[in-house]
Amino acid sequence: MRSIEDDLFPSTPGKVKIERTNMLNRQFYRCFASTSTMFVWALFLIALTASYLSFQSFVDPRNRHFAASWGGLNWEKQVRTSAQIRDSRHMSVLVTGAAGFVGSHVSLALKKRGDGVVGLDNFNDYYDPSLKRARKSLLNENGIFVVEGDINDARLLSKLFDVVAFSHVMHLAAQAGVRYAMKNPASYIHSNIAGLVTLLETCKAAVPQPSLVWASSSSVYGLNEKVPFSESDQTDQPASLYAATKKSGEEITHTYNHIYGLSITGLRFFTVYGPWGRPDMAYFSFTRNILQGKPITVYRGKNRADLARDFTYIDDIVKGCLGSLDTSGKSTGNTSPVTVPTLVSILERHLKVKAKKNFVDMPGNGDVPFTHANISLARSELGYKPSTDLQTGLKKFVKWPLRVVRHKHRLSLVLDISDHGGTTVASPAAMDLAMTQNRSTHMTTTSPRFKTLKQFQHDQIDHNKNSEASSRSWRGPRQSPASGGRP
Ligand SMILES: O=C(O)[C@H]1O[C@H](OP(=O)(O)OP(=O)(O)OC[C@H]2O[C@@H](n3ccc(=O)[nH]c3=O)[C@H](O)[C@@H]2O)[C@H](O)[C@@H](O)[C@@H]1O
Repeated sequence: MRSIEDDLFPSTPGKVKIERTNMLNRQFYRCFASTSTMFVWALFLIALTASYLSFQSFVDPRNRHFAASWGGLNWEKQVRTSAQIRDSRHMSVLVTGAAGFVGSHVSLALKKRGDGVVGLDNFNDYYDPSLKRARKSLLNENGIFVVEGDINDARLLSKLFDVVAFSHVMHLAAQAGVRYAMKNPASYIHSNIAGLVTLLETCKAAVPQPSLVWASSSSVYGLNEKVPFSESDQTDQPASLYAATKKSGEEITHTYNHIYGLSITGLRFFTVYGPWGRPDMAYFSFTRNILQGKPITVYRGKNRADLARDFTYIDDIVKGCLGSLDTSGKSTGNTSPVTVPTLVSILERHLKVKAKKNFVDMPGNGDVPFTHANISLARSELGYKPSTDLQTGLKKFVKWPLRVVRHKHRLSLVLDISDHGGTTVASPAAMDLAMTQNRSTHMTTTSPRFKTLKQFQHDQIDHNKNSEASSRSWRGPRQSPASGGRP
């Protein structure tokens, strides 16, 4: 494998992006003539709509900033091949920002040691994309497929997780650079906040949930004066929007760990430099200008004090990233209590049916207000590591009839347990499939042998009211004697 350190890094001048018009700051003047007033109001409405759409473009994860081409059998094959691991001891990693400076180095290092790697990058033009294309070629030569797409594209992310059950995500895609935030603040919200949340939502829903390692920044220490900076220091005084978005990312990832049990490790990188680096960074642009005999601008602080950075060489950062992936805990899922209304809303989402909720005071019948297990002893003594979160578990529960049928009857996708005295129950998804598969047969939603869970629940309520044995009651699948027979 060719080492990227062996390659010369190309000289690629940075680009300056055109500043976005801030529609919200537009002013309009009051007009007294009636037609003119209407005209001005119409203009105002158009401006308001445009402002809204412009705002949505960085908060709405479904909005794409560019047309990406992905999908298809050949594309899926490339993704799968790239994700192949050398043997079962290795991990399959989705690397976001793979065509970036740190992303390309980390991808190559992972691949070299036998891990499966799939890259994702939007190839934006914050700096010359030809450098990113050159890095991509290098990755391709080393068997790494880089998908061209944005972390805000929820459909693409979910497709990637459908094709490959990634065990890890190395999240390095971001809008980098401290000073550029003055020129293009929206790009920081788009990538570092909206994109991060879209990625976390995908990881949360994935089965199994991957462990995530991501790049925060030394800039979160902001105006901190205590040196050296350490993890326990305060980070509530960011000095730039970039720093503020990275700090927000730290808070956002905390909540995804807390609520959904996602294993997340944030790394605060300190001014990373090296071959294949970013042309917008000082060491790079200084080198270029010095070679071209051009002057360089060296900033100074208060009282002409020299500025200083704890510069970190790329190889050390790569070691840190790989070490973090290797030692990252497994996503544990349900380590936090979930409120009962949340349980209901998850069920509603999976069943695609709205529950009729009656909220009443808790009866004094022995119920307790909450439970929350401390599983640390079970973890250390038994190696117990629950890995299914409630979202995933309920999804599996709701799809249960469909799975059983797949196992028993390959051609029919609906569970038929009528020969055990029960009534067939099908989840809405199973019903859709049953209708598709059996369009020309007698099977329809009105057939008495096929019910959705919703219909089944209604029947159960009626059945319980009558409190008598009913031939329509559902007994569930056959149980082994050891498990106690009927549920
Ligand atoms: O540590 C980090 O987290 C951050 O490190 C760098 O940010 P920065 O340290 O500002 O790196 P440079 O842009 O290369 O600047 C290095 C130093 O050179 C100075 N500089 C920069 C540009 C210039 O023309 N002149 C100049 O003196 C800067 O003020 C700074 O003190 C990266 O650009 C960020 O993306 C990263 O997140």
